[in-house]
Amino acid sequence: MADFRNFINGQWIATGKTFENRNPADNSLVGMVHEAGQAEVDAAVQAARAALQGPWGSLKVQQRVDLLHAIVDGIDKRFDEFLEAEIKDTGKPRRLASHLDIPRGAANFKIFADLIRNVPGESFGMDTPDGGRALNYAVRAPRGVIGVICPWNLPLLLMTWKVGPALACGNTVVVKPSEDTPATATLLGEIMNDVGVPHGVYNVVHGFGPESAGEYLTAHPGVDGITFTGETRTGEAIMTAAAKGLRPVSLELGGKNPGIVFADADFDKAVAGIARSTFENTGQVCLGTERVYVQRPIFERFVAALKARAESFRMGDPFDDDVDFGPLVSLKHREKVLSYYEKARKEGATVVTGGGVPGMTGPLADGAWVQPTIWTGLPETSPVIREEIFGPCCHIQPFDTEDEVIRMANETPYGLAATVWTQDLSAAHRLGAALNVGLCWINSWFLRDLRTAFGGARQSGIGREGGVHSLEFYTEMRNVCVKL
Ligand SMILES: O=C(O)C(=O)/C=C/C=C/O
Repeated sequence: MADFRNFINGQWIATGKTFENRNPADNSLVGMVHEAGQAEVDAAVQAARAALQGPWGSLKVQQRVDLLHAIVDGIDKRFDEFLEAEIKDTGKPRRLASHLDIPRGAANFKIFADLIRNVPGESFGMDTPDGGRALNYAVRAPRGVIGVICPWNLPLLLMTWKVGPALACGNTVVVKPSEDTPATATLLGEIMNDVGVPHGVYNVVHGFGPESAGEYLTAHPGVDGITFTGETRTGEAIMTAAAKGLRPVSLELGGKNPGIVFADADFDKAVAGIARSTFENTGQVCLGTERVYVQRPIFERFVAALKARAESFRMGDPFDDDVDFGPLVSLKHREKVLSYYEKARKEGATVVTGGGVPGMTGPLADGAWVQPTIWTGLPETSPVIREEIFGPCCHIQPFDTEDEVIRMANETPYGLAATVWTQDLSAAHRLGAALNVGLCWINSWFLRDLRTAFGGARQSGIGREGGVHSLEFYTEMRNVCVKL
């Protein structure tokens, strides 16, 4: 039975209040999680503040780089433990977690270790009114104590996507993992101690949002900036809390991402690409597709091909390498997804495939399983097409012209990601310019160069992270002007 404690100032802190952590594949009890209260969150923030003023705050860049590389090595050495922890927490198939979640969990430290070693500074020489010269140069200082609130869909990946740059830039962090997925953030605390990251640099407090660790952390006056990935409504609440004391936020929020397939697309690649962007991680990827638009000449053929893909997935024990489709993260999330399956049925959608719960046997019968689902026939105004479901489902809508599909794709308050399939180079670039999103993939999806700007437009987020863009949130920039 696992015992997920808070990690504060390098110590494991139990509290008298615990909650269950269950494996979504079979609803078995994995362990108990110690909920952090106001006192534990305050202790974590104080520890993070003290670490800034301790040895961590005076480390040379190369020493920080060396520690980040040691963290990478630490994760790699305990790869199997991170893998097992992530699979038990999320139910995602081993074949996915072993190629995506854990490798990226380590890579997110490496990319920013490389960045702070090589990033150029900024300086400007100027003529001055007295006929002399002055030199301006920029100095980047750590922002301070960063509150990190991370989601349950890619727990290690999305947590280290924030902790990596935060530490690289000399900050300290207090991490609040999702209550559904406490394991890998907790395990990372062991790595931090093992490699010698000073106590208080990395802290983990477990709990929920309102009236729990999440709220206490975002409201804490000792937190200098808050980074969050999750639902837009929660992002609004965090931004409201951050306004007090004028703390900056970095938000990667919800989406209702379009997948657009033109008649001239490479058909098989488009089917494979949309199948991946719709169903990978059981549809629980913020960048995933839930609205598919297919040009009319290939509409029927595409629907049939995607149906065949959806019906080819192999569900089962996520630890089985043959399995390529896992459960949702929890029974609670399954209720949300099934409520949209019901909405679609009530609205008279054509259910091309799925629409319910698969007949799992043995212990898996108690897991949070749903069928991969495809609909057609709904109006664009349907909640199924307007609201984020965050499950393995999509609606396919035919379109005729480029202007029509751009209008439909942009008709959403969100603006996170899009995937476009066409072999017309000019059309591809026109779509890249016309789609109001932060991330547009052409003939691909979720290809990630960690140096690029990553983030959402409109209600999908604020700010960009990745490469030099992460410096904007994780450092304060100061201009020094020296009269020569
Ligand atoms: O690939 C990334 O860096 C990233 O942030 C992925 C986000 C996926 C959200 O569900």
